[in-house]
This record gives sequence, C-alpha cells and structure tokens, in this order.
Amino acid sequence: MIVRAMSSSTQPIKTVAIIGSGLMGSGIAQVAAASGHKVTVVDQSQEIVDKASASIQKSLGRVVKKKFPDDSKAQQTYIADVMSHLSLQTDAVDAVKSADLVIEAIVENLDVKKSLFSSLDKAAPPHTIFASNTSSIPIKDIASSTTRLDRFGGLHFFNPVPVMKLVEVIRIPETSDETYSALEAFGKAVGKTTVQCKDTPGFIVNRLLVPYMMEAVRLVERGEATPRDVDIAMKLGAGYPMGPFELSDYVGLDTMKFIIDGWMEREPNNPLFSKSELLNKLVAEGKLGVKSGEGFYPYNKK
Ligand SMILES: C[C@H](O)CC(=O)SCCNC(=O)CCNC(=O)[C@H](O)C(C)(C)COP(=O)(O)OP(=O)(O)OC[C@H]1O[C@@H](n2cnc3c(N)ncnc32)[C@H](O)[C@@H]1OP(=O)(O)O
Ligand SMILES: NC(=O)c1ccc[n+]([C@@H]2O[C@H](COP(=O)([O-])OP(=O)(O)OC[C@H]3O[C@@H](n4cnc5c(N)ncnc54)[C@H](O)[C@@H]3O)[C@@H](O)[C@H]2O)c1
Repeated sequence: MIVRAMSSSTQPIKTVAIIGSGLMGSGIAQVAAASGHKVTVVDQSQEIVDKASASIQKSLGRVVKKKFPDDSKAQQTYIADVMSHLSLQTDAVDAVKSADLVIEAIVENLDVKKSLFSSLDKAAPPHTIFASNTSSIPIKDIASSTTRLDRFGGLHFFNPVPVMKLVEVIRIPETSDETYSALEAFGKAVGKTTVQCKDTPGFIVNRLLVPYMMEAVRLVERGEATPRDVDIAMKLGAGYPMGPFELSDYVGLDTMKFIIDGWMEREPNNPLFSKSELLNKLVAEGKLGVKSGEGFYPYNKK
C-alpha cells in the first residue's frame, strides 16, 4: 500500500526533489521512491548522480534479499518498480519546479545551503515545502535565505537511511502547523518513526552522539587507548552496533568536523564542542572515512 504525506495546502505530497545525492540524499531518495513518491535527485555532475543511482540499486539489492528471499523475479520487479519512481539530474532549479517537497542533503555548510535555497525559493511553486537534512546547523539560519519561513522545517534522517528507523522533525517558530504535519506525515509515509525537536544544536540524537564521538577522539589523543580498543570496548561493553571510530568513519570525518566547528563557533566556551587536532589532520589529508577509502581505518576503495 502506498502511504503519502500531505503538503501544506493539504494536497498529498506526491513529488519530492532531493538536492544532494551523497550518503544521505541517495538513502532518502531510495525510501521516498520505495514508498511511491515521484522523486528527482539532483547533484553537481552526471558522474556523481550515476554513482548515486548505482548505490541506490546496490542498497535495494540488500532490501530485496530480505523482502523476497529465493525469488529473484520478484526481487528484479521490485527494484525496477522503485527505480521507475526515480530520476536523477544536475539542474536543481528545474527539479523543484514541480516538487511538493524539497529535501536538501548537500554539504554541511551554511553559506552553501543558503545560496542553494535562495535560488530554489524563486523557482519552486508557492505550495512547495522546503526541508533541510542538516546535522547541526540551525534550521532558522538556513530558512532565512527564503521567503517561505512558514513552509520550512528540518527533516533529519540517519545513516544508513534504509535501515535507521528514525526521523527528527524540526520546526522553527514560523513553521506552520500544516507544514509541520506534512513533514511528520512524510516521515511516517517513508516508514520511519518521527520525533519532534526544537531548533537546537544537534537536535536530540546528534547533541548526545557527537560529543560522545568527539570525546572518544580526545581519549585517543590523550594516549589512553587505541581506536580499535575503544571501538571493541563500546561494542562489547556498551552494546553499540559500531564503536565511535567506526561510526565517525561511517558518518564522514568532514561532516563530523563541520558539525563540531559550527558548534564551537556558536559556543566557544563549551568544552563538549572543543576541536580535535587528530580529526582536523585526517580531514586535511582527505581521509574522510569510508566514502574516501580511509579515515581512522583504511577501507577498500570501490
Ligand atoms: C551525523 C548524522 O547527522 C546523524 C547520523 O546519521 S549518526 C549515525 C547513525 N547511525 C548509526 O549509529 C549506525 C550504527 N550502525 C548500525 O546500526 C549497524 O552497524 C549497520 C546497520 C550500519 C550495519 O549493521 P551490521 O549488522 O553491522 O551489518 P550488516 O549485516 O551488513 O547490516 C545489517 C542489516 O542492515 C542492512 N543494511 C545495511 N546497510 C544497508 C543499506 N545501505 N541499504 C539497505 N540495507 C542495508 C543489511 O542488509 C542487513 O540486513 P539483514 O539484517 O536483513 O541481513
Ligand atoms: N553522513 C551522515 O551520517 C549524515 C546523517 C544525517 C544528516 N547528514 C547531513 O546531510 C547532509 C549531507 O550529508 P552526506 O553525508 O550525504 O554528505 P555527502 O558528502 O555524502 O554528500 C553531499 C552531496 O551534496 C552534493 N552537493 C554539494 N553542494 C551541492 C549543490 N550546491 N547542489 C547539489 N549538490 C551538491 C555533493 O556533490 C555530494 O554528492 C549534510 O548536511 C549532513 O550534515 C549527514
């Protein structure tokens, strides 16, 4: 059964434009298409969107193995059906012209996000709702680049999107009740549990998770344990599915650095937000984690 969210004008959200086709954008596109929405995914080059298409198909391959075990025909039909709801392109302005909902999942940088939303605001129809998947930037700061504050909110998904069951729905004071309801309904329509949070640094999950991950890095910097032993300890001693170094590599060390730098700028005296030389060094060397082939650990380059 296809469950669709409602847009702020109480029309069902049928079409979704997702800007950014990296780790998060491709995952959000997958779950939105799988729940029957018409999805357009945008990134900066054809090469990047081709890579995203391949990664969505690979991820769907994992989904169908569970959904239709031992039925390769049903697996192929399902993948083809989901992919038929998806198109990938490089023109964001064109993509938002027919979108009921725009979800931004580009680099964690306020100026870049504002510049994108400012141009999309002029191109999207009046009813279109805008949402950011930012990990750490205040939604109100991003929304200030548009004229649709009442139709703006945060939709914070988790990595890997097809597996993680939560979406945080964030409202700013101007977000209308209709917009909030539509965002919440969209989260549910793509199969997630939603929680509400005010527009505070890191919302709920990252406000607790990122200081923990950064403290693990500082523990290693102080020479108290190796990353490997910290990871083993937190998995076996605290029941986490990944240790903090594995998780940092999975999230992306550039994203981690953007998050902590942004918070430190806002609250320079908060020791939970203090920077790490080790993290900065790895990012400067291009060691961004799984996506670049190396972070705290080496990975097989794909
Ligand atoms: C910073 C941001 O703002 C916020 C964030 O996102 S913070 C990060 C939040 N994410 C986490 O904390 C992730 C923690 N890690 C985990 O939960 C697990 O390690 C994991 C789900 C990533 C992988 O699980 P693990 O058991 O180690 O590996 P694996 O067996 O390959 O995968 C488990 C299941 O998920 C599925 N899966 C994993 N990745 C998938 C993907 N990208 N697409 C589809 N399915 C996937 C697998 O097929 C498998 O399904 P099965 O159990 O039916 O066989
Ligand atoms: N990585 C995570 O675990 C995670 C989890 C939740 C939220 N987020 C947030 O989601 C957003 C995306 O993170 P990600 O991990 O997917 O990053 P990523 O680096 O994997 O992907 C970002 C993509 O955005 C594209 N991009 C950059 N500027 C663009 C523009 N102007 N127009 C179109 N595309 C553009 C890049 O080419 C890249 O493909 C960030 O705001 C991040 O903080 C990340």
